[in-house]
Amino acid sequence: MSDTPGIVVMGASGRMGQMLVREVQAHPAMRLVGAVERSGHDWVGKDIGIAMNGPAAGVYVTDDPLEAMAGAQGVIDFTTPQATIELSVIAAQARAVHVIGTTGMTDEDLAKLDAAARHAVIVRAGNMSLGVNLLTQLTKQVAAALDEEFDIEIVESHHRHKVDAPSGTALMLGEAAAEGRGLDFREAYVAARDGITGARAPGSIGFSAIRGGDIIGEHDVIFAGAGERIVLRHVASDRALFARGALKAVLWGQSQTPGHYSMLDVLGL
Ligand SMILES: NC(=O)c1ccc[n+]([C@@H]2O[C@H](COP(=O)([O-])OP(=O)(O)OC[C@H]3O[C@@H](n4cnc5c(N)ncnc54)[C@H](O)[C@@H]3O)[C@@H](O)[C@H]2O)c1
Ligand SMILES: O=C(O)C1=N[C@H](C(=O)O)CCC1
Repeated sequence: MSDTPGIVVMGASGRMGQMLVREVQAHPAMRLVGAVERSGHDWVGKDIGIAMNGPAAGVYVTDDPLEAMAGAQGVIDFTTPQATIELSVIAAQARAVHVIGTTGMTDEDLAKLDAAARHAVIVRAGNMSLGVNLLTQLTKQVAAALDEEFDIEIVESHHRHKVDAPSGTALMLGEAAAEGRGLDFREAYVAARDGITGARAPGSIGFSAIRGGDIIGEHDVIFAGAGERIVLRHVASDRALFARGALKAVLWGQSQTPGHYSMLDVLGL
């Protein structure tokens, strides 16, 4: 048996799934051992390489995550909240590192992940890129340095297929801003203004979402004061960015004790 960890890609036909399959296959320190899709998907039963219009990979897409996880040391999962919660139980039973990029999780979902993380390593982040994780730290610092005269607004833009809003990244940035300013994030959160909203509530953090075309992911954190404005911006121009962060996380997780970690832990930020 090889020393390199065997990795399963969940949601293998998706925008992120295909990117992850390519990156895992190209990585010298891991092996692709499984590819999972939802039941009824027409890739189930096919060789993942052929399904992606490339050479055969010798890995057949399955709709059974339990079968795919046999002999795997890690699973990378960018799918849906429901699929991620179901997989977390299986990954914990297999003691495999579960790297989660899925966004749109509820508090109830997160509590279930906490339960799974008592038995296995989970690394979860709404954005796996180095740039965004660094931006969360900068956002916290700027929010702490400026007083309430500077209103905080977060504007995010994504492709037309995205199903959740605000984005996971926007929420990470908002939480960092709230922490920096000593605010309760839930109380500060304001989304989707429409109609006669009244004047802006002091101490609030506003979120706006744009959806269109093939935008991969853009985020502005705006600190708007009187006569001046600071804008912290991240622009993603390649999804490989997120996949590479996930690969880093699954390797990092191999040497950790069970727990629910973030990319800040992986990157040491
Ligand atoms: N954290 C990050 O850095 C980051 C980056 C990009 C996307 N995302 C998130 O990743 C998720 C997926 O994004 P996407 O653009 O790849 O979406 P997508 O719709 O292209 O892919 C999701 C895939 O999951 C599959 N799937 C659904 N249920 C499944 C199940 N039960 N078992 C196996 N597969 C299942 C779907 O069939 C689909 O192929 C979203 O939540 C998105 O916000 C996170
Ligand atoms: O394409 C998506 O969907 C993305 N989702 C993440 C988010 O919700 O922030 C990261 C950026 C791309």
